[in-house]
Amino acid sequence: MPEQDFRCGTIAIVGRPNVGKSTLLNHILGVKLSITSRKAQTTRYRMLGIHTTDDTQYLFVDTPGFQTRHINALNRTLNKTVQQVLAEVDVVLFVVEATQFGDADRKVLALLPKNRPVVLVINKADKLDDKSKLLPFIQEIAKEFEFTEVVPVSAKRLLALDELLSATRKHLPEQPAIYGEDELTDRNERFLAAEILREKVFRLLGEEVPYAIAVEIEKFEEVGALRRIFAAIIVDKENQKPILIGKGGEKLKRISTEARQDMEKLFDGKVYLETWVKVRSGWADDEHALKSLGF
Ligand SMILES: Nc1nc2c(ncn2[C@@H]2O[C@H](COP(=O)(O)OP(=O)(O)OP(=O)(O)O)[C@@H](O)[C@H]2O)c(=O)[nH]1
Repeated sequence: MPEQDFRCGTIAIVGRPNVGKSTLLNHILGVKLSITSRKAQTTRYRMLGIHTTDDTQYLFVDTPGFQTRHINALNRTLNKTVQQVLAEVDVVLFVVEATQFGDADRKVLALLPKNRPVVLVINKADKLDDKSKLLPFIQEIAKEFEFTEVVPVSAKRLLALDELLSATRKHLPEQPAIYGEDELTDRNERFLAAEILREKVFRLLGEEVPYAIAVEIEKFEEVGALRRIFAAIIVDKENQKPILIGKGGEKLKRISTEARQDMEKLFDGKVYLETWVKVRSGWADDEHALKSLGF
């Protein structure tokens, strides 16, 4: 492959919560790095996933779901992050769910850059009972924005992901790969440990816990092949603490055990994990506190 034919560039995946952005990224990467959950807004950080083929290196920047329900400092920060990411990337993938297009999607659409190629990705195509609904649906959305391409996919069933990658590739600059072939993410293990723990809290507490939780890794040590991780789960209000801890500490224990098992798989080594819950009142409303947590 002559060097000038190689392409490498950045891609942002945007869309309202729950359209399947994380699932899409995970299945393209083939590794569970980004965090998925039924609960909206679990992806809060920018995450770079890297997919390298013979002729292309795709650098994926996963962005937080655009929040429309609650307005506070956390959500203002999230929305700012989306626009900053979009201003920087080579191509934007705007993900919607097959035949569902509403105000939440429109709010994200309003953030899309006019000077960047935007691919409309229609996810969950597997859920379409009647395929003839697809074309009018595409036409309806295309009235509101000039997309460079439209690709229907199913992130979950791995349908048409190759088509999506070729549509994306066209818009990446010709340049050699920036990262080594084996690199999956530029995020370090400390960050990934925090993401895994946060995902477990969302999964195991379901609707009981509000979206305002964060994880702080207070210590991350490597002793030979063992990783020793000390993590605080930060909640907004005192009365959320017992929900997280559970009767006799059983909830927190389960969260920690499952998080530890996932970390051991991802890091391919033994993990000792200690977790506790801290209350930091109003953290989701305080821009300074957000900065200290890495937002
Ligand atoms: N049927 C079907 N379900 C899907 C597909 N892709 C994702 N889902 C489901 O949709 C839900 C949300 O998926 P996520 O990948 O977490 O969505 P997201 O857009 O990253 O959500 P946020 O992180 O909240 O912004 C999960 O239950 C997925 O299993 C698909 O192609 N088909």
